[in-house]
Amino acid sequence: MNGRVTAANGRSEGRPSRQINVVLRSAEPPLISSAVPEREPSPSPNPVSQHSLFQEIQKELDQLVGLDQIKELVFEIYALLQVAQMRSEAGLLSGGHVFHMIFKGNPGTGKTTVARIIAKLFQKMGVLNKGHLVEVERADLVGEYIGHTAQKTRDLVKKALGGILFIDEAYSLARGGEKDFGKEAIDTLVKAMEDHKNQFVLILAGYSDEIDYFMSTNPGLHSRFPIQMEFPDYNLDQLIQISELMAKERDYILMPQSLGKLKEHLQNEKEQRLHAFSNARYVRNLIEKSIRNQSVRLLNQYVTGNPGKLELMTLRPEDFKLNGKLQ
Ligand SMILES: Nc1ncnc2c1ncn2[C@@H]1O[C@H](COP(=O)(O)OP(=O)(O)OP(=O)(O)O)[C@@H](O)[C@H]1O
Repeated sequence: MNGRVTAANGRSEGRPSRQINVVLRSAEPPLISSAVPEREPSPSPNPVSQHSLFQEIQKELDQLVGLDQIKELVFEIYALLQVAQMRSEAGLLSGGHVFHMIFKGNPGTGKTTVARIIAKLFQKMGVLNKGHLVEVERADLVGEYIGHTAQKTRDLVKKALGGILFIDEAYSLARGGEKDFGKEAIDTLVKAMEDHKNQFVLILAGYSDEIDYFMSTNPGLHSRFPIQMEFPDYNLDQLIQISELMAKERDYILMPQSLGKLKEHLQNEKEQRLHAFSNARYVRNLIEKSIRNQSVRLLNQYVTGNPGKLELMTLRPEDFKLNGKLQ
């Protein structure tokens, strides 16, 4: 992966929004940053920009099926930042919050997607000045000789300054024990969290039990990650909703018979793969495969002339014939 840097997700359609009844204020001043004295008054508020800011974040959250607790937690962070600003304006202490997080969940449950939304929230609220996401895994951090790991890790932290460093399968850093270079990466990260306080947010992500094991083997780490989010597996109905959403985003529709076929297929895969079932990512791959199948079917079917608009949009049950394994 080598430290992929991605911008926040900017999809535009969504289901109805939850009503937020708080006073909305300016996005400009950094709220919780070591660079700003905690009692310094903020510039005058600009309710309009702040209002549209949260609407934008909320729109992105609303596009995600399920994840109710995660959505509540994101709102909690937003509320904290808003009130911190009001407190700062009232001359009260408002800083000192730690935002490093643990994301627990199986593959494809929305961890990276939510991390991007949070990065955007932090950027808009002035906590992080760039709001980008640097997504890494063990191989990006761990080197091949003494000192190499520390250098690689420091470089990635540097790249993440002003944004979020997202470490997928974080527990793999502890897999080789004391002698493994993974330990060097952990120590370097802990040091970076002190050296660059408030300049980046670290998110450790992975399977729930493995993250728990990882934290238990590093007792000093626990208190450094006060925010924990659990990403549950999607149930069958949610996977179907996600399928419809993904098809719609691509200008396709699913016939009722296609939905039936999809449901049956997803149920089997979920039962067979258990923890290895990659939830919404599996659905995305499935929809994309069916779109390829539909293209082949249409080309074979319409040797002369073109299919009509509805035909071009429709994914039929036969398009869900899957030869070969999807991930
Ligand atoms: N609740 C959801 N509603 C709609 N789409 C979703 C939802 N959750 C995830 N997706 C989509 O599924 C795909 C995979 O999601 P994402 O990469 O965020 O999962 P992840 O938990 O980070 O996976 P991994 O741990 O394997 O990296 C993305 O295309 C994302 O947009």
